[in-house]
Amino acid sequence: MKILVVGAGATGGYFGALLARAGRDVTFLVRPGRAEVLRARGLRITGKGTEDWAPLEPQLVLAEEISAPYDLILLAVKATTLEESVAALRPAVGPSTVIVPFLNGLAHIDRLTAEFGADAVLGGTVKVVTKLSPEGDIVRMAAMSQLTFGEQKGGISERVAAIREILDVPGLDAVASPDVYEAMWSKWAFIVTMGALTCLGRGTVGEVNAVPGGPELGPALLAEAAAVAAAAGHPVPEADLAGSTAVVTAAGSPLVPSLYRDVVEGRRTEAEHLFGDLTSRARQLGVATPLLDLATVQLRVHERRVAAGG
Ligand SMILES: NC(=O)C1=CN([C@@H]2O[C@H](COP(=O)(O)OP(=O)(O)OC[C@H]3O[C@@H](n4cnc5c(N)ncnc54)[C@H](OP(=O)(O)O)[C@@H]3O)[C@@H](O)[C@H]2O)C=CC1
Ligand SMILES: CC(C)(CO)C(=O)C(=O)O
Repeated sequence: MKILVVGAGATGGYFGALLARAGRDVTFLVRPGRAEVLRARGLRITGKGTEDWAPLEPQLVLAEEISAPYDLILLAVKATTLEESVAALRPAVGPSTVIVPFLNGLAHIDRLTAEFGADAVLGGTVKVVTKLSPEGDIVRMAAMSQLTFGEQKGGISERVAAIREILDVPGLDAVASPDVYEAMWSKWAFIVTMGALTCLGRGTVGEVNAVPGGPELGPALLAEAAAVAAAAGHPVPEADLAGSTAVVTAAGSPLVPSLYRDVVEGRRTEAEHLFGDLTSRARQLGVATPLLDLATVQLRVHERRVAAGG
């Protein structure tokens, strides 16, 4: 099975490396700047549990070099470059290509479906904590390493079972889900909670929870997000709510989401994709989300400043 990983950043580089290390036929679709770094340094994964990993010489392709479709496309870009990525991967999508997106949120599923058809697009979500170092290496900061995917219409199809076999490599917990929308909504509720908690609190989860009123904020945010998910017909399972609550209330936790890192480092964020979309769905569904609305405004101010070059 020919696999194309679109984006060799924090998530694509990490999961792509796991697959390449296991001998899978993996090519990374990259832009010229990233190609240069990867050719010079190799694909290096550092951090938790990767101490003995040698740098890989990844197979790379630029958009204009794609000459034939791939069987499986793992889409690992941020929502901020979704449109450009859709255009770039068009020649890589054939009649039986399957796309598994890693993005948090949901709007990309509709966009990809509109472009490539419902049959080509699975739902997907990843649990991993990775970031890019200033040199362009991938730093793994926590032990989790899970990719959940499944048919948009639900159930476990033959092709989903076959993809799970291919993704079943050391270090990768590949989960074929019969209800991938539940998994995506659950992750979305978690990530907006994490994003709002750390961006409004201007600190790590542990820093927010160390001040009076801090420990109440995470559960209050999660309750808003979970209410939207439930109103949309995809209630977050109790076990996930308990797990997310434990993460967002953890004392001393150094965890921050990639959204927070983007804000602090002055980059564009996935604000509209994650917060704008969720709060707009909340309005349509008649769910009040005052805390998430506040975070949305704060992030929009950041976006406006970044767009203005400040
Ligand atoms: N990091 C994490 O721990 C987690 C992230 N996520 C989610 O996963 C998604 C991806 O995030 P993440 O991997 O962190 O993002 P990164 O910014 O680290 O990586 C994205 C990569 O995509 C590349 N890219 C962008 N557009 C294109 C294009 N048109 N063609 C080829 N390559 C392209 C960028 O390359 P270039 O160098 O050219 O800009 C960059 O290397 C996001 O939605 C995020 O919310 C989910 C769970 C955990
Ligand atoms: C919080 C985290 C790392 C959990 O997977 C995440 O999803 C992100 O940073 O986007």
